[in-house]
Amino acid sequence: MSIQYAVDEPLTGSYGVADSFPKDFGYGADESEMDESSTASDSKPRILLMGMRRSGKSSIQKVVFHKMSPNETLFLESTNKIYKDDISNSSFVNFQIWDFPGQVDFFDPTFDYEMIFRGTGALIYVIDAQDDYMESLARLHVTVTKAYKANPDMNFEVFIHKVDGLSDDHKIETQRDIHQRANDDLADVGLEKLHLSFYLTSIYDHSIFEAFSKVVQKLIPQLPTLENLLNIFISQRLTSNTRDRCRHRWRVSSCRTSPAKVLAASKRWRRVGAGIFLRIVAPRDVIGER
Ligand SMILES: Nc1nc2c(ncn2[C@@H]2O[C@H](COP(=O)(O)OP(=O)(O)OP(=O)(O)O)[C@@H](O)[C@H]2O)c(=O)[nH]1
Repeated sequence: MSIQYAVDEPLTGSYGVADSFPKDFGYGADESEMDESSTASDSKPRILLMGMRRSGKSSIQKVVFHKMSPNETLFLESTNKIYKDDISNSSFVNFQIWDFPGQVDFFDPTFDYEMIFRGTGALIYVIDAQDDYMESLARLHVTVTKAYKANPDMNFEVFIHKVDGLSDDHKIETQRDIHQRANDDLADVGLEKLHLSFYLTSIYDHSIFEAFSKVVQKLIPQLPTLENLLNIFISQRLTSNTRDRCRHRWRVSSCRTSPAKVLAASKRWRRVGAGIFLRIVAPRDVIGER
């Protein structure tokens, strides 16, 4: 069965899909059928959300990017088509999330997974940690091996999800077990160099935001330059602020006290100022370990 553009979808670029995806799935095969915005959207870094049914994929997307409250996700219906969502927070943070329906059939000849994986920056595979995860691990293995063959440059991210229901010990044990099994499966087929990153996540706390932020950061090529500029900016502002405060303090002190006290005060201010700078602002890689 082939798919159609879902013309009545509220979000741009959402595709209606029943069981499968055609080979020319939205990738400019026929430019006359695509408008400019969809071409621009397709050139953005793409993040795929995959995993078993009810693992929590749509909830993650809705809570992180659409301000849905975690409790509202209880009423989400199962996704039966690819849901394509444009995220544009700034000129640096632009990407697309493709939320997949639970089980994708890689053996369906009409599903052109190679084409999809080739244009993908990161694949997030969601595992429900509150459920028996053996089948999900088997699906993870099939998914990442196929994706890696199509595009070895993509990042593979595994969200061990719904950990809000687990004790701290159980969380650590679950992560260790999943990590071990997933990597053993890859080693068995000679794919040791396929790197999986693991995150413990829940929509009920900040963990899902932190994990997603790390995934997105890896896709921003300008990030190191931006960080560098911010560090320079912060350090320059702080040193000039500190200098102004010191000058002010020295002036006030000198009105009232002896030169020796002025000298002591200035040293103290310099110490305090430098302390603030070293403790709070300067990152370790700029100032080195102390
Ligand atoms: N306890 C808990 N429940 C969650 C969490 N994330 C999602 N859920 C619940 O999991 C159920 C399934 O969530 P969905 O987001 O619909 O799952 P899905 O993977 O998109 O499901 P399909 O569309 O069928 O593939 C919902 O009842 C959510 O409330 C979580 O972090 N913790």
